[in-house]
Amino acid sequence: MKAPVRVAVTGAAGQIGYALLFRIAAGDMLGPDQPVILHLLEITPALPALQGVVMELNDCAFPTLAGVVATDDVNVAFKDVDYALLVGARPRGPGMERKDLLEANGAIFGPQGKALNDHAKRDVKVLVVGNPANTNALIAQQNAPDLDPKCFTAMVRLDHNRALSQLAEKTGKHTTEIKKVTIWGNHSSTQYPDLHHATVDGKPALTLVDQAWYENDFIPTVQQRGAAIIKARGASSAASAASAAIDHMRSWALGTEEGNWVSMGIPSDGSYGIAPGVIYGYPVTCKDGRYTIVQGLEIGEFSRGRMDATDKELREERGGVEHLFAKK
Ligand SMILES: NC(=O)C1=CN([C@@H]2O[C@H](COP(=O)(O)OP(=O)(O)OC[C@H]3O[C@@H](n4cnc5c(N)ncnc54)[C@H](O)[C@@H]3O)[C@@H](O)[C@H]2O)C=CC1
Ligand SMILES: O=C([O-])CC(=O)C(=O)O
Repeated sequence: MKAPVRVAVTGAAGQIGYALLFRIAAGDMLGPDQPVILHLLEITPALPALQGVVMELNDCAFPTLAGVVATDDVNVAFKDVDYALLVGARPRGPGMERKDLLEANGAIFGPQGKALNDHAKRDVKVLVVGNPANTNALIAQQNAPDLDPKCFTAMVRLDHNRALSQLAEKTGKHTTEIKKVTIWGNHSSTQYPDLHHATVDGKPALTLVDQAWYENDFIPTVQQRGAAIIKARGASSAASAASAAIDHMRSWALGTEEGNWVSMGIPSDGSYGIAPGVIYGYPVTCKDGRYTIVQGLEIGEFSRGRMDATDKELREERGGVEHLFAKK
């Protein structure tokens, strides 16, 4: 067994929290040889419910759970953490877009960014799940001037997994036979799920499906999947969101497989003509705890327009929250 690492999870008594904590504690995120100390943050009224979750975590007697800190103090929650999963935020209801949450949720991420800045490990890996995830990640990053901006990422892995699942179903193959799918841009209905570089069982995906299905069925289904879950369940996705969060962190920490990539919302460095600074979904490979944007992909006209549209939405969201950034 390695020495334990500290993993913070905010919104720990919420529905994603309940699907997430037990899997992290069981070693699904960082491996069966990596003990974790969970740091759980909740708002004060949710502390009794959180205590119940802690009791259940202890009752699992997980070999990889080395301790639990449960608190409503953000400075305690982020003290010396190696990983931080920022889940705590209000979910949307029927008829809302995720950016409608910016007002309610944006205010959470400035103070959390500052607390990470003041207390977390200098190479902390931060994943923002709370919506609108990309712009909330930007707010947190902009309140953490002493941390590397690349520490802050947002989750588009759920969209990536949804794309794998749709394409697998259509082609009659397993998701493990699908490689090089990309989610470009925002975790919103403007995201662009791109199959131009994807392969299914070694064959180019777009030679196996027709263009009309790709354009009129696949893309809108992936873009609208969150809303479809809300309609069906009466609550937003939770177990699949938790699973995607685990996938995102595991890829980042332990690396991506040879010959494949994953999608992560990361600070744009201007690659592929995207506005520098916005937290944009890119195809990345990961090694030694670092992510690298896949370069040199050919971008046709079809993709260009969609990549620019989701970039524009992110720039507009950024324009609306700049007052929440720390003064330089
Ligand atoms: N990026 C993605 O792919 C996805 C993002 N989400 C988002 O994740 C967020 C959480 O979703 P659920 O767990 O379903 O919501 P939930 O309402 O069940 O749980 C949220 C929890 O966060 C807590 N919380 C609120 N403010 C907090 C703060 N300042 N500090 C710590 N905890 C705080 C609440 O008390 C609550 O227990 C929502 O914003 C939702 O839209 C959900 C699915 C996918
Ligand atoms: O759609 C929502 O509000 C929750 C979410 O982000 C998703 O399921 O992708």
